[in-house]
Amino acid sequence: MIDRVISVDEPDFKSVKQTAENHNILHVIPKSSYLLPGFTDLHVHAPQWPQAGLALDKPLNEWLQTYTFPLEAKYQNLDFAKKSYQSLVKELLANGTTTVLYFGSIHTEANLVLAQICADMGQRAFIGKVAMDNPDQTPDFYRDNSAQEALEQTEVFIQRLQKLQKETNSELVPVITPRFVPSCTDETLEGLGQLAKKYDLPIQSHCSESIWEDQYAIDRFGMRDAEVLDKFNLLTDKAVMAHGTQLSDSDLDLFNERNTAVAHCPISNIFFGSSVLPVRHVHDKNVELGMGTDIAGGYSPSIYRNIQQAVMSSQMLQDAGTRNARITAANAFYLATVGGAKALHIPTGQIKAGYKADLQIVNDQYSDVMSNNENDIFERLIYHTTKSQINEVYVSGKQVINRGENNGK
Ligand SMILES: Nc1nc2[nH]cnc2c(=O)[nH]1
Repeated sequence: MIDRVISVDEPDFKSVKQTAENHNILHVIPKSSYLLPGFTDLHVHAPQWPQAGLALDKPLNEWLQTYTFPLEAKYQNLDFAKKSYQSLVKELLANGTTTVLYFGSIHTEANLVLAQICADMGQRAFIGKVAMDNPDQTPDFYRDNSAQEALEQTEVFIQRLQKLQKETNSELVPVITPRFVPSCTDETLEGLGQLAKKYDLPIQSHCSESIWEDQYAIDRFGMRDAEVLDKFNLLTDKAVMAHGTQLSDSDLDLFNERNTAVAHCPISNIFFGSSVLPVRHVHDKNVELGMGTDIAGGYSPSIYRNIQQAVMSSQMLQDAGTRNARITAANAFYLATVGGAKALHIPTGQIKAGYKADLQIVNDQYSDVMSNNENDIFERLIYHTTKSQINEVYVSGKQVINRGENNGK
């Protein structure tokens, strides 16, 4: 945890610094490097990493049925799972992402492989076994065989992950994960709502991501997507719903009443969202928002890229006639740090006493040729940082990435 933030003009600054030096624990970051909070990625489909950037010109349902479900089905093979998940977790950490809310696949064992890798590499991970059992909307080769199986396997996963968490003393949390309303039978949605309550767990799903998904809920239930999730007790103060580009004002009121958060996935929304999420409006409706890459509906593992896209998309929304839609880089940075942390109820995302020491040390490449006032440096870091400039990453004070350059110790 961060114990204290001390500035040079405080009376004991010198003595605190000297004590750290004497104990050989003083870490001086190089000139033109900055300490930023680690990011929270609020929406990642871990098994989709091998198709990041592929087939994004297809509509959502075709992309799911033709590309995504066949890929996710491969995670029955644990060697395949291990190789893919090792690559993904390493990549996310290298991009400054210290906490992730993951969708796994339907396979309990492969999801535990992901959990073990997060524990080994030191990433804080919220992981869900995906539940999807509706034969109308899922293929024979990739679905839970029945509601009973979906619920039993979810419960087995919860218990085994909690055991692994204790054994490894790591930061792993199981998450109730109905894929989305179309993929699940009523029985599964009902049972998952009950499991969330029984174990007091977070919930994740997709809500109102596309016009297609919205219409599906109306056709099947005569209700809006958000109302269906609420009917099954899946909108709670521990729930995070991805996308929400089609949420109406009454849906947002419901989210506000339930204290449910939205994971904004700006790159993915360009391909599948049918529109731009009006971030400022959602926030004005008192609904918490975090940032998600939505790998692989979003092609980039970088939260920086998603912050940039969130700002650009908001500008286009404003240009297309929505008043007061534009957000700043600082607003989008808030989503990736404070917003995500609030959605998951964890003290991270701020460099402040009492918060977790989730940190990234980032090098400003252009300090010698560009302006160096505080705001300009901040914006430059947001727009120009790639993983090559992220020299060190820490999760709960433990170093998880060290690129070995410019360490300045
Ligand atoms: N973007 C996205 N939307 C979904 N809706 C249901 N499943 C998915 C998925 O894997 N990705």
